[in-house]
Amino acid sequence: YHMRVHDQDVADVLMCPNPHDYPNFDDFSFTPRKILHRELPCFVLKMFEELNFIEEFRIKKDILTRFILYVKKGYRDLPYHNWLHAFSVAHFAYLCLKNFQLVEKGYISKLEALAYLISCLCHDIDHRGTTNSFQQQSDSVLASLYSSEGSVMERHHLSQTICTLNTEGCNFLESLNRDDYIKCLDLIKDMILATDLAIHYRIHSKQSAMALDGYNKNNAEHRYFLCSLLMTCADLSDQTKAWPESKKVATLIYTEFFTQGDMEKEMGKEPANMMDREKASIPDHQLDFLTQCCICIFKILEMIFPKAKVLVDALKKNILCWETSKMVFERLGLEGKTSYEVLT
Ligand SMILES: Cc1nc2ccc(C(=O)NCC(C)C)cc2n2c(-c3cc(OC(C)(C)C)ccc3Cl)nnc12
Ligand SMILES: [Mg+2]
Ligand SMILES: [Zn+2]
Repeated sequence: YHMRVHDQDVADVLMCPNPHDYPNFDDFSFTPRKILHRELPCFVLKMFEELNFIEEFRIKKDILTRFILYVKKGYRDLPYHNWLHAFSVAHFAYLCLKNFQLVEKGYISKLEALAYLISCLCHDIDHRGTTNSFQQQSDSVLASLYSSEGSVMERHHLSQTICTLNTEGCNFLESLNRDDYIKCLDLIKDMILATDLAIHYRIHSKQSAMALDGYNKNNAEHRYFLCSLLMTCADLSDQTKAWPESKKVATLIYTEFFTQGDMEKEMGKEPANMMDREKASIPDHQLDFLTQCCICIFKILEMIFPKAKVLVDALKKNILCWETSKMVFERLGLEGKTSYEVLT
């Protein structure tokens, strides 16, 4: 496995000349997609330092840096499921750890916090811009590997994460004691698999019940539900940012969906409406997704962490914007434009 990351690349990140200063880096309103791309690796390092993980787990910065650079290389150049998505998801995890004081207030352990940040960074490694069902349909190698257990893509992201950790000079977790190391990998597995929409639908009602009963940190199931909720919130965090941001991200997601639809047509399959650039109504589908899926997840978060109200409010604002843009779409649509043309 040739060293695709050179020692000089690691040194460049470690010496990262004082990275651009973003005064609201710790706020939920901050949009991580605005950070200078070449500075992203040193901001990942900064988050590990800010959260005191380097000290707490005696992490060697050069090994962590090489791991970060390999993870970055592990992401493909796709419209949405790329390194910038991974970074923005990890940044949201950082915001939750800081703003909700997840460890300080005893909601989760330090080890769970470390696993949370790592899982967010790695949760979509080597994504191909296609869904789990497309893996089955196209009879992909990943489907043959994982379809018997389900969560095909997520099992691949997990496998890539473990392989990266086992790459020469990348295992920054080797400084953990044996029990913590095994526990950390176990947590990373649960957290990355939790980003499968199917798993989310399966546990959603139990997460809701947990929030209504009141979170109990001594209940192992509650901790699993909270970590899963924190993963899905991070994965959807673009939708809690200002309208221009969340609208732009939706466009990127549909670019991937429509490319998959085109491939399905070439395979002689009928794509789902949402994947068909001729049939999809983006505002309608986005409204469904935000009102049926997103807002419910963030409302559960708010029940546990009242400070998450700002996130629910931002989501509600974006839903309103989709309602408004729907009327614009309808008017322009009458002039024969597809919803994609109107949106971009
Ligand atoms: C703005 C926005 N619109 C979306 C509209 C539809 C879908 C979708 O997958 N529909 C189902 C079909 C394809 C079988 C996902 C959307 N989506 C996600 C997202 C969330 C994911 O999973 C968790 C985090 C567990 C919810 C997993 C993957 C993705 Cl791309 N992130 N942002 C979005
Ligand atoms: Mg994913
Ligand atoms: Zn993701």
